[in-house]
Amino acid sequence: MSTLLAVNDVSKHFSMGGLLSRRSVAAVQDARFSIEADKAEIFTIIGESGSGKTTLARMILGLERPSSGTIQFRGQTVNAKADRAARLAFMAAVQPVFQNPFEAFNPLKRIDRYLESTARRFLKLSDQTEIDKAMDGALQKVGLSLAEVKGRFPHEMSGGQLQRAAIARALIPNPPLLIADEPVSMVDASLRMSIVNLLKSLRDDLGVSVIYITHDLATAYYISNRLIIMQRGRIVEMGDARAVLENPEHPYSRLLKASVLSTEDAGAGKLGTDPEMVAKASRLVDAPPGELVEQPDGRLVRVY
Ligand SMILES: Nc1ncnc2c1ncn2[C@@H]1O[C@H](COP(=O)(O)OP(=O)(O)OP(=O)(O)O)[C@@H](O)[C@H]1O
Repeated sequence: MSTLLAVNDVSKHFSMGGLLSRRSVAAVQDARFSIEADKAEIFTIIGESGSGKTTLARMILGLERPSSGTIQFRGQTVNAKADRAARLAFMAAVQPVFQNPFEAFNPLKRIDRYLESTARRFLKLSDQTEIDKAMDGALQKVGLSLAEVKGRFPHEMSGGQLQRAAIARALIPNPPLLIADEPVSMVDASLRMSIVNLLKSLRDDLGVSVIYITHDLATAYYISNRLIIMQRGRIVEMGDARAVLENPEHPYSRLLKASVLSTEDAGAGKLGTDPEMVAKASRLVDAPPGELVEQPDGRLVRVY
């Protein structure tokens, strides 16, 4: 089995503050996981706000350089400074889907223009009929069509439709991997499940793997094959999504699950739960980090 993506002990530190008050923020610490090439899956990264999800995603996309460790895609190290051809090939294969589709599109630019420039850039197409065919093909995959989208501006579509169009744009180069950072959190609740189901069908019908970043345990449970739970930059638990979410073992994973059950604003990424549990999980952050240890069911849990 060949490896599509390998994240090898990756850390990212940011320097903050002025000359005299400089401090370092450990956004991601020693992240390690891999995704296989011939087994499409939805691999979910869960954690509350500030746990390092986006930083990890940006490193996988080559937008941020790890402070230590390496990320390899199809055996090649992801390198923001690679030559243009290598960078373009990588960008075609690992496509992002962002949180807010209204920010992903320029409000003054017609949506099909975005899709067209993606087709020109990554598929090297110049013939209009071929470009239209590639755009329509990608739009059909997300339940839209070129006829519906052509000539329309972002504000002329719903958030759900626009997120579909953003996913269609990402699909144009036929990528094996999508990195979807909170793709449903800005979409109306009534349309959210249709986007979640779309990600599922991309995996099942097109064989596309998705790194799904969220703080929403319910959708994570529904679509993920495997997941990792991150607490302040560290993976605290990793394994089969249902096993972990049904029976979380790390105190922070338990806290996350309990907070979802006890609050209504889990969708906002906030934790509001039993103060004792919060204190217990927070104390773990200051304790020296234990190892990730494999459990009998195959999951990894950080010793605490
Ligand atoms: N460019 C940066 N400079 C300094 N600190 C940063 C930078 N980017 C992220 N951080 C810090 O790194 C930590 C992790 O942030 P990150 O955005 O990765 O978390 P997140 O889990 O994606 O949060 P959210 O769900 O709010 O997007 C936070 O403490 C954040 O303030």
